[in-house]
Amino acid sequence: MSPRVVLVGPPGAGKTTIGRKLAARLELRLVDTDQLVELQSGRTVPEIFTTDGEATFRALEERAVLDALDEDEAVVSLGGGAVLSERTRAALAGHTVVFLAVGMAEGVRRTGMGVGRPLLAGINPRATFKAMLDARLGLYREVATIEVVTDGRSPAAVVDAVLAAL
Ligand SMILES: Nc1ncnc2c1ncn2[C@@H]1O[C@H](COP(=O)(O)OP(=O)(O)OP(=O)(O)O)[C@@H](O)[C@H]1O
Ligand SMILES: O=C(O)C1=C[C@@H](O)[C@@H](O)[C@H](O)C1
Ligand SMILES: [Mg+2]
Repeated sequence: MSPRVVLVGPPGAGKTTIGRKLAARLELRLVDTDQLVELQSGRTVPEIFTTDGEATFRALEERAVLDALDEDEAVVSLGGGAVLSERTRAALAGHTVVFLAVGMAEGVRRTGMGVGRPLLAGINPRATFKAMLDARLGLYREVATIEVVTDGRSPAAVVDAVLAAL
């Protein structure tokens, strides 16, 4: 057995927001790997980035993703950069994976000034977001079995689109 659906996508795509609503509609639990990392390490994601750096966070995230993919009958939302790990991409094979896509303008708007998102907290979140999309778009598409565009759609409409695609 495995999670009913796994959500991937960049920061601001709505993995947590849509994951919560989708889980409620399907009467399943939501397992969010950012929250799992925080639970397992006893620290917040920004604290881990600040104290130990990104490599340490990615190692903790790999562990949390593998644990989340072991969960039955759950909706799983992955951290925005989880797909950077080749091990994680391999582990996603065979799962139902939804790529929640968001364009640069809307993604930057939704993530604001990057509060709570250490990688977007620099002086030019727009350029950072673009570099992130450039580096990751191919990886999201590589692991996804379904792609749902979220620009210009309310969270409720995105949930409906995901359910229709499932
Ligand atoms: N379809 C949508 N329309 C408008 N706003 C949205 C939509 N989806 C999410 N948002 C808003 O965008 C912000 C970011 O959403 P959320 O935290 O769910 O993204 P995320 O993909 O989990 O990001 P991260 O990778 O940083 O965890 C939130 O304020 C949320 O309310
Ligand atoms: O896009 C990313 O690399 C990240 C997204 C968030 O979900 C967190 O996992 C963290 O802030 C890093
Ligand atoms: Mg999230």
